[in-house]
Amino acid sequence: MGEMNNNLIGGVWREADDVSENTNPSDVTDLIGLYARGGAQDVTDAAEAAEVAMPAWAGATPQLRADLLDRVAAEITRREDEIATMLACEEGKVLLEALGEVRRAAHVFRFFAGEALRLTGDALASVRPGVDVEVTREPLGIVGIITPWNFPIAIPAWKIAPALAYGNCVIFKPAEQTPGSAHILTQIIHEAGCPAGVFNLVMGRGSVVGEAMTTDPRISGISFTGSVQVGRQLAGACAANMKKLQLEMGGKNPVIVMDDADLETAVSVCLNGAFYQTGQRCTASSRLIVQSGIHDAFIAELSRQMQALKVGHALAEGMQIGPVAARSQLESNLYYVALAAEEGCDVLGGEQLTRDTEGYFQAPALFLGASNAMRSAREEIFGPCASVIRVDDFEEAVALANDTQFGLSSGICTTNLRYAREFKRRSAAGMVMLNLPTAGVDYHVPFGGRKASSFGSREQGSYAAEFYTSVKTAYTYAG
Ligand SMILES: NC(=O)C1=CN([C@@H]2O[C@H](COP(=O)(O)OP(=O)(O)OC[C@H]3O[C@@H](n4cnc5c(N)ncnc54)[C@H](OP(=O)(O)O)[C@@H]3O)[C@@H](O)[C@H]2O)C=CC1
Ligand SMILES: O=C(O)CCC(=O)C(=O)O
Repeated sequence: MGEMNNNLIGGVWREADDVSENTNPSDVTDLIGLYARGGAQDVTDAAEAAEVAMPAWAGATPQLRADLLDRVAAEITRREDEIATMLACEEGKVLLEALGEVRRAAHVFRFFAGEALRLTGDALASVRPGVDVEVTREPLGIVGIITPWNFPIAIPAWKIAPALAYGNCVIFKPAEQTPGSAHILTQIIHEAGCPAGVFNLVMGRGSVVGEAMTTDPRISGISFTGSVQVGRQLAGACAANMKKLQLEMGGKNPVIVMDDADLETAVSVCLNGAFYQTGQRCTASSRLIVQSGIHDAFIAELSRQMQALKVGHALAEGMQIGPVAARSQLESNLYYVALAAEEGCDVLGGEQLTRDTEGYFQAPALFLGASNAMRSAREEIFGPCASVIRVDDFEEAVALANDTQFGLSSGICTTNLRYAREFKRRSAAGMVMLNLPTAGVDYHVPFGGRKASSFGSREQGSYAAEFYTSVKTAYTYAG
């Protein structure tokens, strides 16, 4: 067990009066460590330190920022096994998935090292004679970054890296459930030579630290990933305090399987999208909308492969699905499994599993014979569960795919170019996948959705500049 009872504020590690326990969902008797539970004063102090650091960092050359991000990327890569092990232990994703996530975080830092050098502006002719117009992007200011437990290093990376690349100072509040990866990332950024006050870690309760972030006048914007409920609260608070806001929240992502789909591709797309990472992805495929002609063959093969998935301790050799990340999440998943049965589905799997260790293990589940009107098919579960909805044709499939409060990602499995093209145009989602899983996105292109899934500008890729910079229009009259 480790003692990580400290936050990083103004370049100094500060012990907190209170701690939270970081436990392993694969084995609840394994206490990974005790982590700092900071409070509102820590946010105030971090904002004060960031305010002091801000002018120099905003004025630093892009080379200096790029070099810092490069060093962070290199160190993440050097420590990838250690970080992946921490991530697998505290979040519960299997080691290979954890390693993939750590590598993604390193790629993100490397990508934004380059972006620091590529930030562009516009020069335009004025409508008035003798006047030049320039449009430039300046740092937004001090940003609050609030992240969830399901991608404890990749999501922080894709918020922190652009924030630093574009000259902002950061106050980072990771999920209490997964402080270990956040603490290591903070060490790495600090030890890579990030100036004091530019990057601050404030671990603590979401309600306390989040509230302090939304009310501190020095913080210009908040980037959040998590539940719709907390996202809505933040939207109200940020509007009241005139703060820029970027939200990434839930999904109920559909995959349409057309009769003409390649069966093997469709099964592998849905197996991955619905069940990998224990279904704990906002991009998970939770509604499988299957055309009648392929329905039975598709379900037979998907069920066979689903039931063969190896569920167990995240560090055990050959495991494909780790535990659910927390007891409360497992209880919620089991509630939805029971609800789907009550609503008339034929439920396959979904039961709690026992293994050698005391963890939150659950069998992946299919809710067969679902309708899109059922609560189990409309509400985000965030577990290894997918509703299967049978349809007659493409039109019905597209209508159901779009009939949701969410709009993050969507997919279609088809060999018909016309269906693929039509779906790409008509899907009411921010990301559309053709013969690919709805989850598992690239790190260099925009990420985000529509409706209740997202709010504000896109994350990742060069589109991240939209949130982390503020546009300035300068007029010059040279006489
Ligand atoms: N889009 C996504 O990727 C994710 C979606 N979810 C959805 O949310 C459900 C619940 O998960 P949960 O972890 O509780 O998600 P939350 O939205 O509660 O947590 C996400 C982050 O927000 C923080 N937070 C909590 N309350 C506040 C607040 N009032 N103000 C500011 N920040 C706050 C949390 O801190 P703390 O950890 O201290 O509570 C955490 O850092 C899941 O079942 C899933 O449906 C969850 C995670 C990721
Ligand atoms: O699917 C992905 O690659 C990213 C998913 C994600 O960001 C999330 O679940 O929060």
